[in-house]
Amino acid sequence: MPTVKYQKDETVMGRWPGSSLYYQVKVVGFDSKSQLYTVIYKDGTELELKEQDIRSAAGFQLRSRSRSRSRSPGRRRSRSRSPARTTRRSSSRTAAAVAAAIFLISRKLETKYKSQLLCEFNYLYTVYFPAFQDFWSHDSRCVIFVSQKPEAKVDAEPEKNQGRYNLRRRKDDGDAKPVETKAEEPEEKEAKPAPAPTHNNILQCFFFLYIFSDTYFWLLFLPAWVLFLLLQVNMEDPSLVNFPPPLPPLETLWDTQAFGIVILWILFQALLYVLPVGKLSEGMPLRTGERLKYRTNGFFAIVVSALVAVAAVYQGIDLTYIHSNFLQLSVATFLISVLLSIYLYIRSRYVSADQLALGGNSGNVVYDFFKGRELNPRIKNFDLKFFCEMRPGLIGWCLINFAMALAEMKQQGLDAPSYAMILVNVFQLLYVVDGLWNEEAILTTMDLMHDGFGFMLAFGDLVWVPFTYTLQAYYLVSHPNPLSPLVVALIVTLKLVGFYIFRKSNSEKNAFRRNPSDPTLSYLKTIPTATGKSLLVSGWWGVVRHPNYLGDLIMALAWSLPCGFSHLLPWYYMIYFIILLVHRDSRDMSNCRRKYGSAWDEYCRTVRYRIIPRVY
Ligand SMILES: NC(=O)C1=CN([C@@H]2O[C@H](COP(=O)(O)OP(=O)(O)OC[C@H]3O[C@@H](n4cnc5c(N)ncnc54)[C@H](OP(=O)(O)O)[C@@H]3O)[C@@H](O)[C@H]2O)C=CC1
Ligand SMILES: CC(C)CCC[C@@H](C)[C@H]1CC=C2C3=C(CC[C@@]21C)[C@@]1(C)CC[C@H](O)C(C)(C)[C@@H]1CC3
Repeated sequence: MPTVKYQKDETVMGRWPGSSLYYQVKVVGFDSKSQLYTVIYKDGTELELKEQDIRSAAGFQLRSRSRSRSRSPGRRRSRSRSPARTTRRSSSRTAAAVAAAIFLISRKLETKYKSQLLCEFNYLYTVYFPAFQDFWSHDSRCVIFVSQKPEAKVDAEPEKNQGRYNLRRRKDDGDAKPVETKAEEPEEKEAKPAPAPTHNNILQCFFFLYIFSDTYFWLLFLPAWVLFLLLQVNMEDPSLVNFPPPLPPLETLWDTQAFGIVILWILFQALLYVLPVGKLSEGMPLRTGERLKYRTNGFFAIVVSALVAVAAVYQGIDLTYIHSNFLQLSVATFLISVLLSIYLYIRSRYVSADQLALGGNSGNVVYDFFKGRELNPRIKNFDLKFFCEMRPGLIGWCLINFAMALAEMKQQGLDAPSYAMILVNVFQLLYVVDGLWNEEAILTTMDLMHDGFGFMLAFGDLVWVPFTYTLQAYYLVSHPNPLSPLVVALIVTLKLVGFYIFRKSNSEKNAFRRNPSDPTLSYLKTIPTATGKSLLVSGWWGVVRHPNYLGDLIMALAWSLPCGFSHLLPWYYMIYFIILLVHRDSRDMSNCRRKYGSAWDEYCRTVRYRIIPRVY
């Protein structure tokens, strides 16, 4: 390409569709007819951009440095007219912006804007964050991105973001059809003055800062919260107002035997995982086009674990040890999750860029440690993320529930567990066994496909799941709740309805993602997208945008009901789960909108509700 401005293989900054954000891209071609450059982003997305939407990478950084040195008002004025200037402001205004933001936020919170604030927060976190990370790794000063309206408003005005770019399918996406290209909008004039920072921009800046400082909060809060719950569940009358709950002496929290037991449990699960039993399943294609293989023998692992647990009971091993040493076991597991996260962080420093997840590579050590940098950390074929998510914690959850049933019998002098305990045990066992039976389906979930493996997931998988998801069973040990057969029947029906929705919708999406031309799915309507993948728009995924969450929530309700209404604690899972799923839904919405652009907007217009039909 001798006569064009940007050369093939040159690294430049390319504007992201529908925003004023620039990312590093590589030029892969130029079409002299359409005068469009084909560029490829770091995540493998290919786009066609106009020359105006490309900047030279060197110029981009140079301008940023020279701007920060200058104090002359005249120069400041002229710089504000430069097109690159429209993307960010220097750090000199940050303090004022933050002060203003704090003021505005406190004012906003008292007014009708609460939901807008939440939208913006979520939007920033999921959509702008990668851009901020890019900037963060080049320049440690704080910036304000002067941007277009938050995407939260795209729902109402989707056309605004359409048509400016000619989105093309990725090379590795088979022979799916490219999407339609819409008529081009007139381009912004280069000399147009940069817009002044708006209300939203200032809020955005504040939230960038907030999110970073937030990580420290979450790092401390999550373990403290688990401790709080475990101390509560031991109390006769658990309540949020028992704050702070009586703390046991610090030295009693550490128990070497408990630590040894947790290590043995993890090694036992690791052994079952590496045994050459069961299927080798392929994961979804990575950015490089590669597909990793996973040993999906989870069902085998839980069956063997159950046999070992029953054999242990018959051998006279007292599993109620788990109940009486719950705190010590959780502290030991927490320590292991921290050690694992440190290991994960260190090893992630040595892997290549294409092995990193998109969201955990900010350059901020604490944030990256928390969120996780590496997408699929592996020791040879041993996939650490997959293993931790599907084995020690998940199977441990069932083992703990079983131990709680034994503890209930012991404590209350029963010959058999109570109905409530049986329901909780059977329901949750069914959930876990189903997850392990359909283990392959986990390969199409967000955690496996997009999230890095860091403290959040390591702690979530190893500590959060086994030690907080078992609270209902733990609660029932010392808080009996007799149930009539009619109530049992109603709760069982509810669970089955939830399970049906959950399983059917997850299987439908999994089958479709694995083989879009599966003849058994040919009756489903789909929307093609620019990436070559299509979106289901009928069947379960045509009812709401996350039917699987709906089923999961109904099941969560059925898990809490057996514990009655005397305390809030057994309802904790239900409350946490609503928050988790609503947050995951918004995170997924933003990711999908970024991935699929106008096709996603069309999907959202067709399928209007997110989780609960006609409600939310
Ligand atoms: N018990 C627990 O603690 C938790 C349980 N869960 C459960 O785990 C399961 C997985 O959840 P999660 O990973 O959050 O989300 P999903 O399994 O719903 O995965 C979301 C992805 O599905 C794809 N997708 C979305 N809409 C469509 C559509 N219309 N057609 C085709 N594909 C679509 C998109 O990925 P792409 O297009 O890239 O394929 C999207 O990113 C759920 O059942 C959830 O309830 C989740 C979290 C915690
Ligand atoms: C510590 C944080 C506040 C929250 C951490 C979240 C994690 C505990 C969850 C994220 C996604 C999960 C899934 C399951 C367990 C909980 C975590 C790890 C899952 C394995 C449970 C069993 C299901 O059948 C499933 C669909 C396989 C689930 C997948 C997602």
